[in-house]
Amino acid sequence: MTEIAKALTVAGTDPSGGAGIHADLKTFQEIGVYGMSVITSVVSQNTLGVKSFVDLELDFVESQFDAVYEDIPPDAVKSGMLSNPEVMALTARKMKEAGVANYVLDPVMIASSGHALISEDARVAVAKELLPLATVVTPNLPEAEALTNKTIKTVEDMKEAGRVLVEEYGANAALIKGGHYEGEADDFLYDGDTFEKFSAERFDTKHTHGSGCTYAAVITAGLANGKTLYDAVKDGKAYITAAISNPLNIGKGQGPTNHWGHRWSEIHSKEKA
Ligand SMILES: Nc1ncnc2c1ncn2[C@@H]1O[C@H](COP(=O)(O)OP(=O)(O)OP(=O)(O)O)[C@@H](O)[C@H]1O
Ligand SMILES: Cc1ncc(CO)c(N)n1
Repeated sequence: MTEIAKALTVAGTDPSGGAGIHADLKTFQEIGVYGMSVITSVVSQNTLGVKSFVDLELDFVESQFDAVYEDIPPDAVKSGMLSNPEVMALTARKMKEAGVANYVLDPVMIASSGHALISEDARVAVAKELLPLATVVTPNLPEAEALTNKTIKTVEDMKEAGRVLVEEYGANAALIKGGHYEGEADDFLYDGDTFEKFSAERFDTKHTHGSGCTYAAVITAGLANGKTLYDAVKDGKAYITAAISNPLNIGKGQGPTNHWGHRWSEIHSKEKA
């Protein structure tokens, strides 16, 4: 019998389906990995922005972790929206208790629409509690700036942020994403030893809602499947590039990425046949 890899996402929701838990589960499914979720916050949002959110009680978040772990231990875990220091500390404790081997930390701070998804004091908590546990941390440029307290203007600055996150804060590796940079969409992975660049052409599109969640989720699914970090990021970059370059044109604002963009031409050639 085929052994199916399992992945868990610890994150907030998006009723409009493009980011957070929803993006993660769609992505796990696309990769053929069994997806599970622990919901931290219920968010009222869509492609136009975030209206409000409610953080679930800590005991209830913990109960969800226990429900997953006592039954179906995951091969890899991803965390996204952890809106306050308490839920970060809880997540760190549950990771340690479970001895999670593959942990992708997406340090979500601000939605693509510009709305803050975590409190100010939670930033420091990310650094202290979660970074030393991370197989890889995946900040975009504003998140990398907030975590390192440094301004990022050049590729050298991006690399320096990667160095700080690994060498000073203790992450195993850092993937600094260039979605918010100008020019090509280049991301830099630093594993404490070498820098690897993952490049893609920048597409002229506003449909990138949930791109960071989706990218981190596909990397998590790759690790759950036993890939090396390098291969998980390489395949993840191809997946997110296909998701951005085949837009669904859904929503009145910044629309979702296309979670099945990687097989879009196959779907459409079947429609024509
Ligand atoms: N217009 C674009 N064309 C091609 N690739 C892009 C574009 N925008 C972002 N990317 C890529 O998408 C991935 C996600 O990066 P990004 O920096 O946008 O994440 P993010 O800001 O955390 O996303 P979000 O907050 O919208 O979920 C990266 O690989 C980045 O290079
Ligand atoms: C729940 C959630 N997590 C992350 C993001 C960032 O894209 C978002 N918009 N919503």
